Amino acid sequence: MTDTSTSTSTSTKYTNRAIPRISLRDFDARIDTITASLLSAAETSGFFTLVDHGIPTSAIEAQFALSESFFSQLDALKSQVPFSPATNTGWERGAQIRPSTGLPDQKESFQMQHRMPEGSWPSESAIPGFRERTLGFMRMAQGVSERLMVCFARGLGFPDDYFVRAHDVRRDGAQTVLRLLKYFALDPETPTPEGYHRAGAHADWDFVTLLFQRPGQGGLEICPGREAFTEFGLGDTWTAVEPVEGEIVCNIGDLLMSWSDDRFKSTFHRVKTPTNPATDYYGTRYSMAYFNQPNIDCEIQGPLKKYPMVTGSEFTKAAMKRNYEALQATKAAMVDDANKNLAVAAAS
Ligand SMILES: O=C(O)CCC(=O)C(=O)O
Ligand SMILES: [Fe+2]
Repeated sequence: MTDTSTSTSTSTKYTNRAIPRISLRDFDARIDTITASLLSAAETSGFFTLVDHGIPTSAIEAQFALSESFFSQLDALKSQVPFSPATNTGWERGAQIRPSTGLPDQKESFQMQHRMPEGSWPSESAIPGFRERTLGFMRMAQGVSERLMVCFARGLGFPDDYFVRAHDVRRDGAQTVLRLLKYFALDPETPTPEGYHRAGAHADWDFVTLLFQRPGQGGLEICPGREAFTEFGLGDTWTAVEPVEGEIVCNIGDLLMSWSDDRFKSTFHRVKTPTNPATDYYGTRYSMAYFNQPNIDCEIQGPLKKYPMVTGSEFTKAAMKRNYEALQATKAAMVDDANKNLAVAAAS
């Protein structure tokens, strides 16, 4: 499938890659087999999907229904729980700008930690049960994440509970979040405006991300190979990851890449901007991402000590700084381009 649309300046190349599908059935009895499959996926594409993970499909759909209730509230209510960079929680719309595009993702999101002050949650009267049910869902996602952490610890020669202790969501200084996402519907009859992005290409900063998609609401695409880093994945070869009911799509983040001395790959991915009515999904798209972030005081260093030891809070700060600097560079290049175009226009 090649996107020949004219409404985006880069034409996208696609290739079919098999995304490993890993079953967590009989986890304790099959842990060696599961570990081998996870390590192989982590060392190659950095992406895999999980089945038999123990989170019922009905629980995933119930959480999507809560997400829809949240986003359908009036802005006046959502803005009572605004995004706070200090805690990395809350509601925002059209605010996240990826260094790959220099322009905001066209979406809204609501991000939550396991432990947040009362006022950070939508009120009980606005969405009854939201807080308790969402926390229940987050505990299930944490349970799945911890099983992956045990396998990755074994693969790297650390004690089984090594990564689990570094991502303890019951402690002060936990940074793990669940992000509910809503991408806006577009009109297939109207060409998608230049510069419109659902989610620009990026790699995640976290340890491992668990992504829940809704069947029929596709758009996630991956671009394995860290060589894509120089261009933030632009112009490279992409593979669509179709949503399948009940499956969890997982990707390695920059933290686990660094903690494994670059053995495990943090892969570029994006949510495709619909440009081709014959192939792309134009409707409202909901997804949910569970980002496993390190406790602020944990110490991060791979077994080969390729990188200096940093704490969880230092790692997050450095990731934010790198992102900010890359974004400034993109914006400066965009201004440069605009000025060059103006000069060309003036001279002609
Ligand atoms: O919505 C999606 O499918 C992907 C979201 C994502 O990659 C992110 O928020 O980091
Ligand atoms: Fe992501």
